[in-house]
Amino acid sequence: MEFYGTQLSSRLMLGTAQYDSPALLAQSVEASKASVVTVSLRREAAGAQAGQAFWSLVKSLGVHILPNTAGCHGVREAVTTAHMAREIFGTDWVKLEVIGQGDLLQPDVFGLVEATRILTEDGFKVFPYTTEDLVTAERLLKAGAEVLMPWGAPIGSGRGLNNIFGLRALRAHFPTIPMVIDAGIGRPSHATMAFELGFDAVLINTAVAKAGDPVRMGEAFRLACDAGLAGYAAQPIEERDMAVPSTPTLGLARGLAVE
Ligand SMILES: CC(=O)[C@@H](O)[C@H](O)COP(=O)(O)O
Repeated sequence: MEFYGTQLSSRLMLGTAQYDSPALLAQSVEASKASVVTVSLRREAAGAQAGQAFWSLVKSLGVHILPNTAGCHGVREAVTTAHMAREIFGTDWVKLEVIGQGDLLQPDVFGLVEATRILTEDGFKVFPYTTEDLVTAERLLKAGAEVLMPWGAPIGSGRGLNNIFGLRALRAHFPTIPMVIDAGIGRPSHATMAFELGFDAVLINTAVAKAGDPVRMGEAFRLACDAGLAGYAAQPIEERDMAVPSTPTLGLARGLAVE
């Protein structure tokens, strides 16, 4: 799978926040075989002691870095944060979050489109964290995004795919745009479902970091992603409202008796 021309070895992206220790983070990333980790500039303040140690750890993982603008509530703040992240992390990829509503950490889609336009013109490769809204998706693509990151459910909620109808419509409407389900995934089965719906990748943080056994959960997500991808490729049957017998009735004793 390619994102902005970069080939990734797996469809799983992991967040790096909330782990009980750096060692657990490293082991979980390894077990999950994630190909991308997202890091928050707010945590990795330039020059800070803890930031340096964390940065060395992340680099040692050998995965792609996707800096994010988590916690930004306005266009200016997100754009400034993205610029600082580019300098610190040495990548033009940015996971763009512009949060508009505090209770649900819902994206401010108007600010998101504006920030996407500004950052694209500044040479960034933007991964916008958005809703499943089709009009917003259209505007984000027009603003220069080549990848979309629709939410599954609010960040940290673990609810899975809240609006399957909307996500299915989004996928169907933009069949060739790489899309990553980001946020709200709580269980491996949610990730499987994302792939069964035809999405290209998933980004998960809380469900792994806060699991009772994050390393094992990382591995469970790896397996779940593989299962979803394989299931999608195998072309599942259509759902139906009525039963269709799966066992042939020809030759049943009852049938013979009638004859
Ligand atoms: C780390 C990060 O980028 C999060 O903002 C992301 O959206 C993951 O959400 P979950 O913690 O719900 O997986």
